[in-house]
Amino acid sequence: MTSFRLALIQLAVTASKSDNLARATKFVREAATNGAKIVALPECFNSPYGTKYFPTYAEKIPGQSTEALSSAAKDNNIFLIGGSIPEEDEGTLYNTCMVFGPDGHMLAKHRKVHLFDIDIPGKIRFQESETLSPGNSFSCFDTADCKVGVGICYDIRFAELGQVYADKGCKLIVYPGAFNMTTGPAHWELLQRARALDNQLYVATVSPARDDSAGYVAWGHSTVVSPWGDVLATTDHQEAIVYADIDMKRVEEVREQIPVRRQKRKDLYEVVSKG
Ligand SMILES: NC(=O)CC(=O)C(=O)O
Repeated sequence: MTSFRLALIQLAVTASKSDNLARATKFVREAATNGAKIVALPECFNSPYGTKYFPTYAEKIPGQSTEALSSAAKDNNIFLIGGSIPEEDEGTLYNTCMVFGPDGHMLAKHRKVHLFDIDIPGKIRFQESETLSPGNSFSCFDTADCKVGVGICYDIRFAELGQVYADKGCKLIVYPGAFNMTTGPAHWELLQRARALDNQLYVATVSPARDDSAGYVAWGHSTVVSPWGDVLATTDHQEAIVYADIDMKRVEEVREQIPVRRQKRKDLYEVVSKG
């Protein structure tokens, strides 16, 4: 089989972790019932997004969220990309995405590699490094259809990470993310289309739904982009499930038609993976 259905759950995240887990579980079931084989949740799906919240909501892996995600993957016989949660490990906090296979086993644990430290005067200042530490590894997993790479939000700004995943054989990269009302309209779709075109693969981003009363207001617009750079499926900012049928043949077609991956001048430049 070369095609499968991908579902992105643009969850309305609240301050109640148990409510977030219950609602995520319900939407995962709905997506699987509608034929999705890979389902993804947003960044910080079980906690509000903000440095002051991370220590309070952080949990160990395995823990409450691990168990809920593992059961949701197994009960619905799907691959589940579990957005991200604030993780605590030996006193250090990370922004971490867990991926589970259809048997409920954890296949990957991606700790956000690039921390979101920005300062746009008069608009937004956010310093994840006030409470979080970065991860130090790449995270891919295999399905029957393709290898999938995982990044979290700010990771999408780093073209090299996308290229490393493409070089490792990934044909889909999924970025749970939560861009905001300044960078979202300016860069969210542009970056996604850029990473898809750079590497001639599918790219998906999964945001929380927008909550205008939150300290950090997410842009929403969870989206799937094709290897040609087309937006295949998207939504606005409300809670929603975005579905896209992913055809692996399209990756090969585009790579054959415009063979930039074979035409790189490795005698002049190269991206080297150290992980
Ligand atoms: N929240 C993020 O990690 C990234 C983001 O909002 C941006 O890059 O813009």
